[in-house]
Amino acid sequence: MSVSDQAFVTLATNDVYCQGALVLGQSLRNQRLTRKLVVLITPHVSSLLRVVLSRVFDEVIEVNLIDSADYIHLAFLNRPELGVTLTKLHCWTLTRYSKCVFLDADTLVLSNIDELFERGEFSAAPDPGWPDCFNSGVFVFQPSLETHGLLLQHATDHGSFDGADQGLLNSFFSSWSTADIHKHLPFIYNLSSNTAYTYSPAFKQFGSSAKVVHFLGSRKPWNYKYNPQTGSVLEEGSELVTQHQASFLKVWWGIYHGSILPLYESIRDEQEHASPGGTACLGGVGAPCANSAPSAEGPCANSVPSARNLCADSAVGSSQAWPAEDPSETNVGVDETLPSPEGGHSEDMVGWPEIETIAGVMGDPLSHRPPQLADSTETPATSVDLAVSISEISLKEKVRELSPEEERRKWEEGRVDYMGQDAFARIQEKLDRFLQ
Ligand SMILES: O=c1ccn([C@@H]2O[C@H](COP(=O)(O)OP(=O)(O)O[C@H]3O[C@H](CO)[C@@H](O)[C@H](O)[C@H]3O)[C@@H](O)[C@H]2O)c(=O)[nH]1
Ligand SMILES: [Mn+2]
Repeated sequence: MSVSDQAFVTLATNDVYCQGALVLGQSLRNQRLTRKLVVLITPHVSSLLRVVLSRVFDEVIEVNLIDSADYIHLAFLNRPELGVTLTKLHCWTLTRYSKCVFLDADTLVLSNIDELFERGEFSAAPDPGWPDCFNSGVFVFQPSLETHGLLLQHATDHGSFDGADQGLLNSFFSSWSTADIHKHLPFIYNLSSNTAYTYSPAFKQFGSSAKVVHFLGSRKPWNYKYNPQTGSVLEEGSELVTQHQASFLKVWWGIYHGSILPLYESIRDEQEHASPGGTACLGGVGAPCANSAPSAEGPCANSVPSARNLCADSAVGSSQAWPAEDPSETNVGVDETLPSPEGGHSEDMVGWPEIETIAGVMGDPLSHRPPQLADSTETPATSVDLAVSISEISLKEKVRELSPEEERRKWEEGRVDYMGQDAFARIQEKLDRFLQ
């Protein structure tokens, strides 16, 4: 029985987290999906990833922080690290759904979790680090513009005690730990992969009933490498990966290899088919659509306003379940005919097109909004370098450097990276160099 007014929702603000969202979405599809699948993205997500996401998710919805109301700006202007936090709060605007379950992009669903929809707002599981707080990686909520407004107001008035969404949500839903035990989700709905070992006997007793695994912390599944031949996850350095963690990482990579990589392949094939002259928007090496989007005559230009038509009827609109595949049957990366990258990979590596962002070019893929071409080239792009060989798959994050021209414009528009390159220490460094 499918319920069309309820949804699973996740968030990805860049192409790297999109990889997690894709595996999460596919893991939900693999478990008799009966609800809609929604992913919130921001303008930084590239057009290629929007296409890939639309193969797994029913809705790919762009939310734009810059378009937010002014009072949000005022409160957060000096807190760039809270950008992602704000974005998660946008899930309350999905009012076409009566109830939703939010899942972080670094979670993985191991069995059907439809029963979560029997819970009310706000239900979540305890945080392993401080069990009187909930972890905000999995929660049941009820979309409401009123609640959305109250949350933003709360953020404006009180900030967040951890500088992110979890602190904010815990202080907003502050009665969670005492008011209603039904709102305490069992830990098996948000099992942190890396803390399970701290209470091994409990993991031994209950671990096999885990329904959602959460790879919380700084090391995410996409930071590991995977050997598709042996199905093993490769550790780097001396970092200790527990046995439980390794088994969850294997499941993640099994889905990535078995179901997500073939999506890239089929999209590339469709693109090559659609434009045999070698000007394929997504299939070629380099930034997909990057050169053509700003020009009205470019091969992709007509299709930009709607991702459902992106690049010559590439069947982007299909929202059917991607069939679950047996990872062992899919042999990605041995296709020697794939285009080589413009350098960089070692010889036995088969290069994949770099996945790069063209921020602001696409509107909400479903809303047919006109493209926002104005700032299409200005925002720094996070791209993913996907290297596939016979024995190793890896994902690497890359941040495209801005040209000095772009830097200056960004600074003049007040878009300052206080934490990164515009940090005082770096400015001081530049001044010192100049004055020498
Ligand atoms: O650059 C980013 C960072 C985060 N996210 C999204 O935000 C979620 C939370 O970030 P994550 O890196 O998963 O944080 P955790 O390591 O899980 O850390 C904890 O702390 C976060 C901040 O309070 C909470 O959001 C998490 O739920 C909580 O588990 C991700 O899963 C994504 O959905 C992005 O899209 N882009
Ligand atoms: Mn998380």
